[in-house]
Amino acid sequence: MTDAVAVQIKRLPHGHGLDLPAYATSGAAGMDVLSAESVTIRPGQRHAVATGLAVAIPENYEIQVRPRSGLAFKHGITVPNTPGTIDSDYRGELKVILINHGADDFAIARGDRIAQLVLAPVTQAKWDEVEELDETDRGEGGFGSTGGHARLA
Ligand SMILES: O=c1ccn([C@H]2C[C@H](O)[C@@H](COP(=O)(O)OP(=O)(O)OP(=O)(O)O)O2)c(=O)[nH]1
Ligand SMILES: [Mg+2]
Repeated sequence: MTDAVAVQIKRLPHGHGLDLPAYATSGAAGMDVLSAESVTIRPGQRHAVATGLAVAIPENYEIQVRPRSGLAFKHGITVPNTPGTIDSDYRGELKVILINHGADDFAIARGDRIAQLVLAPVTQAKWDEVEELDETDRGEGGFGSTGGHARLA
């Protein structure tokens, strides 16, 4: 791992007493983030789960909010906007939108690890508007133009 990037984090009143998001193993890409509330998400429902945290991400970085595969596989709990985008200029509460695609109610307790946060570099683009784009082998082909899901010969 290269040197870690410092990210300011602030516990909101309802975030006190909870562990900060943390990497579960030394090589983990994401920090598991905890719920600051107890809530039950019914099948088909969504909820923006409070984390009790606010952050100030350095410019040229974002935090991506990604699902945990165990929750997705075992319970059908995922992040509908994955990867959620936390902008570097956002100072509000970090929330994790979860949706229950499973058949059963899903109960979240305060302190449960509900998602993971990945710090990622961001490069902003600036448009270079032109009349004609360069030609390529692919051209306008897309959306399966190179073949279906079968293996290439
Ligand atoms: O899963 C998420 C996604 C977003 N946010 C916060 C941080 C982010 O910086 C802000 C705006 O997110 P986004 O740009 O995805 O939402 P929008 O619908 O475009 O809202 P806005 O008009 O506020 O940008 O909301 C979260 O807390 N959790
Ligand atoms: Mg936005």
